[in-house]
Amino acid sequence: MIPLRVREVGYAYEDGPPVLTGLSLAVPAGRALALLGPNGSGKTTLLRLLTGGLVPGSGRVELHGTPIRHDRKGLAELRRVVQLVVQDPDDQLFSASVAQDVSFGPLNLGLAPDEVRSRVAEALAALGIAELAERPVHLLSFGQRKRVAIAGAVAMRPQVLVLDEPTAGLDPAGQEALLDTLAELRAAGTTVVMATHDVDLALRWADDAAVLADGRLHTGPAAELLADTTLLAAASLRPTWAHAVAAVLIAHGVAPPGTLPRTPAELTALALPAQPRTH
Ligand SMILES: Nc1ncnc2c1ncn2[C@@H]1O[C@H](COP(=O)(O)OP(=O)(O)OP(=O)(O)O)[C@@H](O)[C@H]1O
Repeated sequence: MIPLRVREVGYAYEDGPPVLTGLSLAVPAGRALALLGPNGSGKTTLLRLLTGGLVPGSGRVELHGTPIRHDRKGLAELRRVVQLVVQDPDDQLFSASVAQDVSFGPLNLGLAPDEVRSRVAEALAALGIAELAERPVHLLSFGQRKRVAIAGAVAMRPQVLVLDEPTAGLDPAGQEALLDTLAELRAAGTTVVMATHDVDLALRWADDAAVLADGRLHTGPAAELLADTTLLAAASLRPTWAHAVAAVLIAHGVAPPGTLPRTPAELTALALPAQPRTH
């Protein structure tokens, strides 16, 4: 099933040149999709089109096979299914306290107060910020505000969670906690789309990748697409260190050709193949 799909979408901001032209992308259910591309290539624009914040100039965006409507009712329906976490948390947070902010969406769904409370507690715990519940949002650090913004989307229990550079500004522990949270959401069936500049992260995390380069969207399995050094260069992205090391191991006959490690553990297994037991 394809919950979200863009078909031949084109977009230009007012008085500006076309940002996206004739792009198509399917977001299959339950998958993790990483969207990569250079600054200004249109990642945020594409995510805003996918989530109803922008109306395509041409083409269409479909939710469960039906073109999305950009009127109030259509967007309310879309928001029940699809949640966007924007790049800058300050564009998303506006309540006085953390708990108030995270409860805003579930309250808008008309859920009972007990249900709202349990969703908020669950989302805050998932993001590792339960202790911040009563803190004023404006006194939090950037990384903390970023986690609050993500918790707000998680509390909506969307089928599709769309994140615009969610790890930017998070410390390494925060990034790991976020990846753990996303893994739990995916295990529960949530589809996750993430824009990122971090090829290592995308390779480790994503099933599928979409790379904006030279005005085109290249799509495919993350492990294959992100091993394409020509494409990465066209998208101003650095090849992953794991692939660089794998290339050396392959060149020296240590690893078989075509080996694409995705994690440090997989790379270690290539470099140090299991030795036969001697006793
Ligand atoms: N509100 C806007 N009005 C006019 N032009 C805009 C607006 N938002 C973005 N643009 C332009 O559209 C193009 C694509 O921007 P977008 O933010 O989608 O790129 P991006 O790939 O997300 O970039 P980054 O990696 O820097 O976040 C850029 O040239 C940008 O200047």
